[in-house]
Amino acid sequence: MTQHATTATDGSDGPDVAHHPTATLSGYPRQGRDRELKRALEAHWAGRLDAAGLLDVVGQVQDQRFGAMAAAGVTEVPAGDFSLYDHVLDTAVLLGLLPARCTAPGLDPATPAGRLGRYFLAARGRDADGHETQALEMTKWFDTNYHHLVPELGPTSEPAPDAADLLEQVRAARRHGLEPRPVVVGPVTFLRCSKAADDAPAGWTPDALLPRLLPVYAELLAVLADEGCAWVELDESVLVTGADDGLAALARTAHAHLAGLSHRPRLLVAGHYERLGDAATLLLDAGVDGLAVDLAGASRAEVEELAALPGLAGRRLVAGVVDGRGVWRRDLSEALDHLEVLARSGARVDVAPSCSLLHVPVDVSREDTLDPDVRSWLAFADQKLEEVVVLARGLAQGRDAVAAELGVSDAVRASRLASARTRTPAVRERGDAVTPGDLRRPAPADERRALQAAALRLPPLPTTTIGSFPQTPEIRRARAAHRAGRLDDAGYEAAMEGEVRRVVAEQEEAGVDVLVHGEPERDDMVRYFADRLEGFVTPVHGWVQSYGSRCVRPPVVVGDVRRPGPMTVRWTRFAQRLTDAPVKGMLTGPVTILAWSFPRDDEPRSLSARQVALALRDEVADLEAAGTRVVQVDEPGLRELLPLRASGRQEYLAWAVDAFRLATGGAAATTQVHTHMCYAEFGDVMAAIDALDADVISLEAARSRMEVLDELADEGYDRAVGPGVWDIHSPVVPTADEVSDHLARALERLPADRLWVNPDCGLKTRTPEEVSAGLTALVAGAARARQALAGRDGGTTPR
Ligand code: MET
Ligand SMILES: [Zn+2]
Repeated sequence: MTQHATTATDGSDGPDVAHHPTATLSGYPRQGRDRELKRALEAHWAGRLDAAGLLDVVGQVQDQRFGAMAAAGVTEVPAGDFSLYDHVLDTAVLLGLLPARCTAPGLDPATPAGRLGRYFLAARGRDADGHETQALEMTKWFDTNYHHLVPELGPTSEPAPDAADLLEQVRAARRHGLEPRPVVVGPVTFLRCSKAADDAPAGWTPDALLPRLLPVYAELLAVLADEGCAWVELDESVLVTGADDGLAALARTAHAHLAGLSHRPRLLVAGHYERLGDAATLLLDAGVDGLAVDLAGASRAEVEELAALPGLAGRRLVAGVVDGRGVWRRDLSEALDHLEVLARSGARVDVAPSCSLLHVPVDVSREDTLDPDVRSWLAFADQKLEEVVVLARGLAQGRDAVAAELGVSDAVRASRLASARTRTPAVRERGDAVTPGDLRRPAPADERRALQAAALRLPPLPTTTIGSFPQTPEIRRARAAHRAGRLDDAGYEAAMEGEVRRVVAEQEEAGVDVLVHGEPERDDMVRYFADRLEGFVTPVHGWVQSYGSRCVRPPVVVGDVRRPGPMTVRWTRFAQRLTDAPVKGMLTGPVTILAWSFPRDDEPRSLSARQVALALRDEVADLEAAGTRVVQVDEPGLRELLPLRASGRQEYLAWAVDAFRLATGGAAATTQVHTHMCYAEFGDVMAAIDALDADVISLEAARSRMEVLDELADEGYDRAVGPGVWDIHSPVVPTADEVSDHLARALERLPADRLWVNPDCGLKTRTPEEVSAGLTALVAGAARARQALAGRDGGTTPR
């Protein structure tokens, strides 16, 4: 055991050692300032960069990351937060819990290439050498827009420690003269982020693996102690969900066990994305040495409540007073206020962002195309580090020591409050004037159905698609040339029109009933609208990791939202003029626009949702005026903003449903309103889906084999549904038989006059060849099912 390691018993150095507050963090963005890691990963996967080349880039990105932390003045830094793909997958490696199918093909974990090979097999289903297997499933990381891989566990899983990658990060931090604090997903969160492997017995849950997992964590803690780590951070964010009693019992067992070990670093247990609530007491009682808590958006009362927690005195409290996943500058005076309250509890308070900075872009100072006022209000990862450093100094040395920084922070706050960009009186007045009547369509659903049937004259089991067609290289090239000024507006529009023409002709030829224009003009279904609405900005370098090497650039809601003019009408009208079949107007819904943007922090999201909804309501009216008879308002993000704690859910669903209904409620009874959802398990939000009162809903269903229809029926949903019959996440195109099989299964659950035929989601990720084959199968499968129906009716209903 080295001299750093401790055998902590009471979690303090004793009352005689004065605590000096410092700044720290749980995680920093991983992709590099210019997404160097993304590029290197993709080159590696494509066979253009070998393992050594990839690890070189990792070294450079680590230099950047640790360099930025050091430059900000942070000395105790996370190690283990960096990841080549995902930190939950890293934890599975650390615990020796990769599925056998990823370790089997003779990949030698003692060589870098072998280690990378099995890692990417698990992450993506293929490595750089062409081995293939089924990748791990992916799902949302809490209520963030980051997605983690889902480890597969079973009663025969045999965890074993493998700390090589973690130790490499620890040593890299040391090489930069920094004090590493390993950050590892804790045992309870790891189990709850995993699923039972397919071959596990029915009813077996990963919780059952805890007894076998704890000795492995114990070994890892001993290794880290031997490595000289004074502290280790266990991320137990699952505890903020306040879920079931089983969770509390699991956490008590796990942390009492780990705290009771004699050879280990001190234990800091973190709960991010929400308050820890009762779990804080549970952890303190279990004997952990410190807590890292998320205090983003906390009121002074909440902070006082935390400070009053029995057992806090003498322990370490890493106070997440700077919002780690929002993009706004912190009001430093208020944060310091909160820190002072916490310090009076006798806890050894340090200052940090509320969660890993993985969820925010790197550096706002690069955003030289942003309005300087707006830029001065924003803080990305590097600015957040500066903030926590200032706050730690203020807490250690008193307010006078940071008077200048507090002054700047006050000025920023005042500028934002006073700015015309944040409040638009006309928008406020319109929002205030919304009445319950505005949320209701002009006629009830059954009347609308009859009117729409008469107006649209569609065959039974109508076919349609979800909106996007492949974003071909030609489309991307035209967009890039336009952006770079090499192609003028007219040239760009002509290119997009050509694409719309092609897509409409393809659908007509295939025999699709309700057409789309294909969305070639949108590279992103949210940013397209954000770019056309006042109140949003999109930082040029604002990339954040969504999963693996995939990054997104979310817009920021800066102020009140207003639509200066039509956003989509031109394209829908153009497409409609090419055909007699109805063309759907395609809009992204208010909830999804907000779910995939950085929200403002000076107003509740519900206010922005209402403003976006009013803008979309006007767009719907303009589409109708241009002759559109079918409008689709996509809400794939509806499930995503669902609060982690059950207590907040009802309020959320109420405003979310209202926003959708406000966006669509003005549509004429004859206008058919569709909505679309995908990605998620919808079980928790079925009632809300029903309450949207859309005429038709298309849902991802191909993989779940139509189970979603049962859930809808249980909710009493009685309008039309298009359960996806084509899994567009797979390159495998269904046959007409498979489509008609899906439809037969759907018809067991749904009357024929309520069933639509469509893919699971948009076609933008598929190739043109797959799309053309898929459309043909879709239409042929629908025709077959129609024939079967006609036969059935012929048998029972004499004509
Ligand atoms: C993630 S849902 C996507 C819906 C959109 N209309 C599309 O087809 O791409
Ligand atoms: Zn979708």
